[in-house]
Amino acid sequence: MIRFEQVTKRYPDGTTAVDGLSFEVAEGELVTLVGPSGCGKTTTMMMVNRLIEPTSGRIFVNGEDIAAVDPVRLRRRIGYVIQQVGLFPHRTILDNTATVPSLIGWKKPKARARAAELLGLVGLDPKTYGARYPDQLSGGQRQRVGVARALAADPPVLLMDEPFGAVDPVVREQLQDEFLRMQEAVRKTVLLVTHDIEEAVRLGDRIAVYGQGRIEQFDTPGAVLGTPATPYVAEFVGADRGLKRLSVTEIEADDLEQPPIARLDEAAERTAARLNAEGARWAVVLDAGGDLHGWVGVDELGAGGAVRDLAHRMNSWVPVGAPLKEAFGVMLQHDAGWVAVLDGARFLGVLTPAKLHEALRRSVDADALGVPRGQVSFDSVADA
Ligand SMILES: Nc1ncnc2c1ncn2[C@@H]1O[C@H](COP(=O)(O)OP(=O)(O)OP(=O)(O)O)[C@@H](O)[C@H]1O
Repeated sequence: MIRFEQVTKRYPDGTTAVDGLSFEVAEGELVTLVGPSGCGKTTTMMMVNRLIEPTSGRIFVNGEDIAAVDPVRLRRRIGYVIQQVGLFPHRTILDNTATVPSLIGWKKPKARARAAELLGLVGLDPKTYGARYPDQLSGGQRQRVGVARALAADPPVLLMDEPFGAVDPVVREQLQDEFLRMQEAVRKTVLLVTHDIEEAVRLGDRIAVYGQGRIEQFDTPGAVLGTPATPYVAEFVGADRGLKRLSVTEIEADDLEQPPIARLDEAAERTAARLNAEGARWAVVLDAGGDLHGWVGVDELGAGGAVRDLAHRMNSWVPVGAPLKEAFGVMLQHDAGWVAVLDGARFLGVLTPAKLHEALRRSVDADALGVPRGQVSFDSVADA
């Protein structure tokens, strides 16, 4: 969808901002450009909508060499979100959002209806916020309007330059989550500039890690964190890249441990005998429908009666496919050595710290080998 071929930009003063850049962004893909200040990220992005012209090389959008496309026509197909949102102060939020549809000749009611729909999509009720002016919104809300406005004419391509940069970390994380949810629905081809590796990892399907005017590594978040291509990338992603990787590695069914299962209506004595025979200290307790109820310790089962009377409720669980970090968070929050993993309502197994470590190691190895994680054999954590 977006293709750079040997693109170089030299400014008149001799600064080479980008040097022989080649990469491709697939349709519906979100690529983050990350790197330190001055490495050429913004220059890269602004060449896509021809706010900056390359010195040499070619850029294609949807197969078309953009050098031959009228810039105004080009920009109608490309949404643009910048940090200093740039809303018109004397126009309402609804009219700000409707700017581009109005510019391209939509009738006012249609443009406004579209703007209202977009405001809803970014989490701003148009009834509450549509009639307000930009200075009556919080910074985070203004950022949302910026995103809604960029999407209003439904452009296939979205350029975002530090779109969540101007807000505090908590709001920033919310905006990132909302944006990801929205992107799931609208699937734009997105180039997003950030200097924050956490943001790049969180949002990107792939990440371009910039050195000075060049891409040092262009790969999935997992691969960048797991197998940095150069010492520069390793340094840039940080010594805690293993921890960051927890947030991009999904829990898979194969990662799980299968502890003994007890049913609520089972006699405690029977469960105890079973656990003792297996040498297990505890069992996961499921109800008659197979849904998670909680757990019970073997020592407690001596009291007799039914498992139902002795089991502890465990309401916390994580869905399969959630990041390992979420599972780790739940374990810490409950001071537990395991967390149940569900597929919908169905109990799949439990994740333990040892299994979590194993999953992380397997995903690092899988990225290094370029194979799916399931194909990496990994005997035990002790062998690692
Ligand atoms: N108009 C210009 N004239 C000369 N040099 C420029 C111009 N614009 C940018 N540069 C230089 O080009 C290099 C790349 O700048 P660019 O803005 O693309 O970097 P960046 O990675 O986006 O940085 P930041 O994260 O600080 O925004 C920098 O060295 C910058 O000083």
